[in-house]
Amino acid sequence: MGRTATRRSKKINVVYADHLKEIIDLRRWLSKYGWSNVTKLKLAKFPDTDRGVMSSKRFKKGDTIIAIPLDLMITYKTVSKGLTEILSLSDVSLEIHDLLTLFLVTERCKEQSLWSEYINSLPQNSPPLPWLASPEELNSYPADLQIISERKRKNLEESLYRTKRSIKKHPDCVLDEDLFKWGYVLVNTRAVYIHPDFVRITNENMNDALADEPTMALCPFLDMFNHHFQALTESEVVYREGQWFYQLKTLTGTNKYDQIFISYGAHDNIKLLMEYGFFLADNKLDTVKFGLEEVLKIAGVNVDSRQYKFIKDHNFDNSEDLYIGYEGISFNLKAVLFVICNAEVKNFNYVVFGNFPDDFLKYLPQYTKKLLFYKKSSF
Ligand SMILES: C[S@@+](CC[C@H](N)C(=O)[O-])C[C@H]1O[C@@H](n2cnc3c(N)ncnc32)[C@H](O)[C@@H]1O
Repeated sequence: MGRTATRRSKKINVVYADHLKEIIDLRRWLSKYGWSNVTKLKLAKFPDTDRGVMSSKRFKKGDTIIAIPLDLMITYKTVSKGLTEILSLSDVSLEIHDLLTLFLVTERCKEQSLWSEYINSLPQNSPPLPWLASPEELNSYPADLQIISERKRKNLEESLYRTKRSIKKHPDCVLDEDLFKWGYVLVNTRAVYIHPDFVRITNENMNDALADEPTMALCPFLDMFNHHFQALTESEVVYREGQWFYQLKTLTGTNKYDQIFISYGAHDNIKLLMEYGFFLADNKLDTVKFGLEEVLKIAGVNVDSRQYKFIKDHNFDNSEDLYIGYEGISFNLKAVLFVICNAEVKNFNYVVFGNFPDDFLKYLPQYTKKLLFYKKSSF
């Protein structure tokens, strides 16, 4: 079989990606700077997820899947050294996301960069995030997605504005808005969490005026793992044989040739779609969220000031917490439904933080159905 051979694993066709020039170069570059692929990781294109990671090795619970030398990561230390020509970090107040974006973009613009093998291995276009769509398309989204889209676009615009204002000298391409957008989105979809103490102990310039904690970092190859809500891995920074490594351990084990997933967090499908540009058909963490006004409309009731105050005082109107999930109705939604449907009850605290009455619980499946039908019909 040639380099483009496909393999049938659990009836799934995967196409290896290790023969591609950008991946050969990436692997060479990683090994030149101290990465050894002892766990036989391979990159492949999977039908459901596109490019991801697999191994010809089986992992047991607790095994290390990958360990990347810290020197190969783009951390605050890397950017604070690499950006000195174009900005003075002690004079500006940028966030770590801004700095990683600026670093990626400036390195991509250079004819020769120490990071070009890494940058060439990245998707050359942004993933299809819904909030990057045209204003006409955004107008056709459901209201909740429009609100998130607006917030995300505003964050991107503010990052670009802060960054442009801070640059004292720059190659022209750094101000290219599409390129900045590419870098910003890639940082958002690929950065890993690193404890700021590790960044501090390895960086003498930590007095710089960073506007937030340097908890984001880019990690070549480790950023090739796709997400699954059931994946359980643990990341840690370890010191071995005179070198720091960022490593991932599996807490479940994986089979040979299966795609190896990590979890990007306990995200429902809206979060996955808006942050990463995909969703999972069987996502058990998925929820259907409601706003207080929507719940009132569906229930067809008006509330008096005492009911409204109770809901507000306990933050029960936060739409992040008003949802129906695989496990049923959330506590906050249950509390809101009880309060809005029982104006005559004197002491809401007693019921909501005690026991809901049986006759209310009996009708809960009906309320749930009504809420879900309404939501479905509103699309
Ligand atoms: C950290 S990267 C993972 C590697 C990426 N697939 C690649 O080829 O570079 C995150 C991006 O991968 C894709 N992704 C991750 N998990 C996925 C999944 N379960 N299904 C589909 N796409 C996924 C999304 O485009 C996401 O923005």
